[in-house]
Amino acid sequence: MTKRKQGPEETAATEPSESEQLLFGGPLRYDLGWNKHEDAFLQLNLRSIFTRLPHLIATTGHLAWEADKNALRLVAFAEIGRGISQAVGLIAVNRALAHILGEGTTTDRLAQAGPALLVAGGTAFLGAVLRALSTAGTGQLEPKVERVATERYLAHTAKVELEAVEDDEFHKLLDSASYGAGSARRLVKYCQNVINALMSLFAAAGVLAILDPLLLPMLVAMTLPSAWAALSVARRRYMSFHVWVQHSRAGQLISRLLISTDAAPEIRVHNVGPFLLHHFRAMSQSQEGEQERLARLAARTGLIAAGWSGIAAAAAYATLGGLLWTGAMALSVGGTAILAIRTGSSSLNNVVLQINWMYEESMFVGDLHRLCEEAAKRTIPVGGLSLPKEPTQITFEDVVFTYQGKGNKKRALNGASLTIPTGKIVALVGANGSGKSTLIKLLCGLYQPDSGRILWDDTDAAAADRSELVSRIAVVGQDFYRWPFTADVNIGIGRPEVPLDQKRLEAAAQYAGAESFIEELPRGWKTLLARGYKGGHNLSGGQWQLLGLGRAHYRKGQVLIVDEPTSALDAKAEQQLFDQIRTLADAGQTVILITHRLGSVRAADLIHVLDQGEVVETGTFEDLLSDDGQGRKLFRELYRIQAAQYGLDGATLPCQNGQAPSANSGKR
Ligand SMILES: Nc1ncnc2c1ncn2[C@@H]1O[C@H](COP(=O)(O)OP(=O)(O)OP(=O)(O)O)[C@@H](O)[C@H]1O
Repeated sequence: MTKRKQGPEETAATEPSESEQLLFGGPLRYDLGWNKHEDAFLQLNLRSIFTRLPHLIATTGHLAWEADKNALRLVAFAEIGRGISQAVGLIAVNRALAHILGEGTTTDRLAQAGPALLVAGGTAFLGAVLRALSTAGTGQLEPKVERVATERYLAHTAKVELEAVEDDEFHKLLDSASYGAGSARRLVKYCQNVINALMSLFAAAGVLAILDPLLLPMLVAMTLPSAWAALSVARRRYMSFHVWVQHSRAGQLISRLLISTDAAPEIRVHNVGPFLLHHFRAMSQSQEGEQERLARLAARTGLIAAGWSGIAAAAAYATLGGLLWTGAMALSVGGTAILAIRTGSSSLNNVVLQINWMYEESMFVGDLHRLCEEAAKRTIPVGGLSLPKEPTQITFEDVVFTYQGKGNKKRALNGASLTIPTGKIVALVGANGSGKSTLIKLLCGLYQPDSGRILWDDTDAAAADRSELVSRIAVVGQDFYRWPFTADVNIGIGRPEVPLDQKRLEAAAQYAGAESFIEELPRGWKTLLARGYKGGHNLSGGQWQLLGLGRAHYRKGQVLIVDEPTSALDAKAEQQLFDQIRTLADAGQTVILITHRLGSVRAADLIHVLDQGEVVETGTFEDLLSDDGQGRKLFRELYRIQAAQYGLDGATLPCQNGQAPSANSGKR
């Protein structure tokens, strides 16, 4: 396919605004080029939109059929009926005109025109009834079609790998696809209008063809300029949308921050409001500039089209005048022809306009389909090997992993090898950024190793059934989610596939030490934990953490992963938690504990120390603290730094209550 050149008026200004530069580190506008969306753009010409029309109608019909078959039947019946009644009405008016302009007395001519006038009146009435039916049917269909389309892309998106969700290109597709769901809804309306306008066009064109076939090309010539104008405007709008889609999301992000309950305290204390408002205005003004540019171009295109349409209309009426002047056409036929030309050209204009809108919307629905295709390619694979029922160990063999991202070359895991014996407490420690959380994400199957293997006994997790793998694991991550739902759902969502079980909820809350504060909430278990909603309530950071723990317990995975479980807990809650973890491990549960509080890993059966994505030390608490004089002792170094902050001799004095200050302070 040949590449089309972009005219200067086709592209937006690409200089990033000061706000884009400052807040987002560079331009948020996409340089589309012509390669990526070339097909969609190049097809935006008259011939292609007419040739693709049946396909468009079929696609819309398919969506509508899926959404509500009966409503679709009603709309189709009403629209086809309306078209037929319009055609019959136009023919009846023509008949009546022919009688009225014909020979004989006025009374005779009126009497002869009477039946035709009655038919015209009847069809007008029928048309009104059918229009009402069609409006009712479309009203039912539109929201359902939007729901079906939205569900389709949401369902696809929910199943993709985490890596896809973090990819900005995929996100851009998501943005336009979410617009596509609204487009699908509008498509129903335009499709209905197109069918209707086509019906009246055929009626008018039929009458003109009977009167004089010469009149048909004139009709087309009068309409072509406005068709061209509508298409040009639509193409620019579509391109502009794609260039600016991330920019508008960023603008919305700033406006949402201004009203967000999470950001509200800092906005007030640090007086961030005017700063955000300034950048919101600057971002909006950049977009207003784009809208002005589009409006200017649309006005210019409209003016040129109106000029050509005027010339074509003058030529058509001059030809008609010539035919009447030379007597080649009777006066009554001329009157009917003028009526039919007016009806026909307005129908044709309408058809072109509606098809154009329909086509424009269909490009966004196309984006929705593209998203579904892309999501299908990036879906979490289904099926695979079964994991051993009671594995004895999980082994990382020389695992290398680098996060995807432009220019990111740093390995988060750089040949990590370690063993996690099941039924034990295994601790992962190391400085910030040493790779602990990444290792856990790979264990959960959220990412796949670039090289190396993760084995459950002898089964490679990469080939295992992913749904089985995640069913074995329960996680309280550092960034566990605070679901904006009720307290019981916040725990029960650990097992979303089964209905809430109050007994089990209470056991999970008791395990996490959360039962007392849940019972004290204004509506107990049914308290909504979302500020800014009616009856919404908020929890402290530590209480949220306990809920997160309860959720992981409710899930009852074979492997329980707790990443920084005590960061927001007071000393008593922390001690309780470690007692609980010990009890679980004694009952055969595997616990993987990530913490910076080195004193609290005393209870672990095995400790792995990570540094720069590698496991550099492994052993028990005592092993790692002992000084056998061999090599560097990272754990011992970190522990001494923490203990020194307490004024203790770290190597000899054990930490009371398993509590020691955070290793963050001892970051190397
Ligand atoms: N989503 C991500 N995209 C790109 N890089 C990431 C991402 N998450 C982590 N990293 C990088 O990977 C490396 C390891 O990070 P990781 O979160 O695993 O460390 P950690 O040991 O858990 O740190 P902390 O103790 O601070 O939680 C770091 O260099 C970090 O910047």
